[in-house]
Amino acid sequence: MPTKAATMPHAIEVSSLSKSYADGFQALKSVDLTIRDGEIFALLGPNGAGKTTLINAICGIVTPTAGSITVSGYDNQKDYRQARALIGLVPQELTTEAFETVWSTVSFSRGLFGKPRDDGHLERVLRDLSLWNKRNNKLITLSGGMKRRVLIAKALSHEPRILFLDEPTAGVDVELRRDMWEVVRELRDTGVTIVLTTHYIEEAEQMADRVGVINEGELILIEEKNELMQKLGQKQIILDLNQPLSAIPEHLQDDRLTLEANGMQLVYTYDTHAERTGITGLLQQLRDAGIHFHDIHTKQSSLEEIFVDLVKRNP
Ligand SMILES: Nc1ncnc2c1ncn2[C@@H]1O[C@H](COP(=O)(O)OP(=O)(O)OP(=O)(O)O)[C@@H](O)[C@H]1O
Repeated sequence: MPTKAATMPHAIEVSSLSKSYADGFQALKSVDLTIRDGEIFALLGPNGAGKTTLINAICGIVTPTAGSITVSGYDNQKDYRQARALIGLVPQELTTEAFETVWSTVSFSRGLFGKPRDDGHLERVLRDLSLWNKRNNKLITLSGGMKRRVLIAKALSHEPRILFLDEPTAGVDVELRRDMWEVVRELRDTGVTIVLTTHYIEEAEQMADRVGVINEGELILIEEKNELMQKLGQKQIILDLNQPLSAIPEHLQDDRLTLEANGMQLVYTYDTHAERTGITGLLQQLRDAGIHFHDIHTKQSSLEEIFVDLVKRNP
């Protein structure tokens, strides 16, 4: 009997998950994580943080030392087959069967999950990934980017409800990255839950509904992307001056104010959530000091800055 909960279960429920490898290295330290149905979740972390270990544990490739994992309510050890059938995994490594054709490798993958033949589904997948006209090519004749698309096609061959992409765009060019993002968004629109790991903060920023940051085996933060950016983000006001300044006038000196672009820009950094941003006062003081500007723009700190800051604070 599946251990399915009576209420609608979450796509993934990870609880108190730890993993120590045979050499004693502890790659995951009591990780708790819920992935909601239908979301795009980005797992960010530096090299060796434990991203792949976590994904592989969920997919049943790595055996946890402690803790539990359910996939749509199915325990990924007790109900392994049901849990695994719901998952598609696009691995980090480019391992493909060099002399197989695109079509046969993808249809073989579907067969592995005991799914009946469905050429229509495979055709749709290959067309969506712009691989249809390469379907009879041997994998060895494909470019690296195309091979990566084949890995995605394989992972989608058995119509999974949850797709894991481990560093999907590592080493691919900008165009292919955009295409992949597009494919991922389209999948999400069909209700597929997506979990991706990435070093590219830009990827998380563009794609994710929620972001988790993992560092040295610990999940140090899980947050809605927008809230994360708001909560931790600082904003800057950039004033383009009419006349360059050689220095900030004495009475205007403030840690938050810097002179940049060879004296042509004044940059004021403030916390969006501070009770008083000090903007009104600053503009008044500039006017009083006879400093005029011809343009004003704002800049919000990126997820990258937030991430670097977080990892630094949790060494
Ligand atoms: N089979 C193994 N035996 C021992 N240690 C391992 C094994 N596999 C991974 N590790 C270690 O566990 C830690 C986490 O590795 P993991 O591959 O999960 O990191 P990652 O966050 O995916 O890194 P990257 O971004 O570099 O892919 C690393 O220190 C790694 O060396």
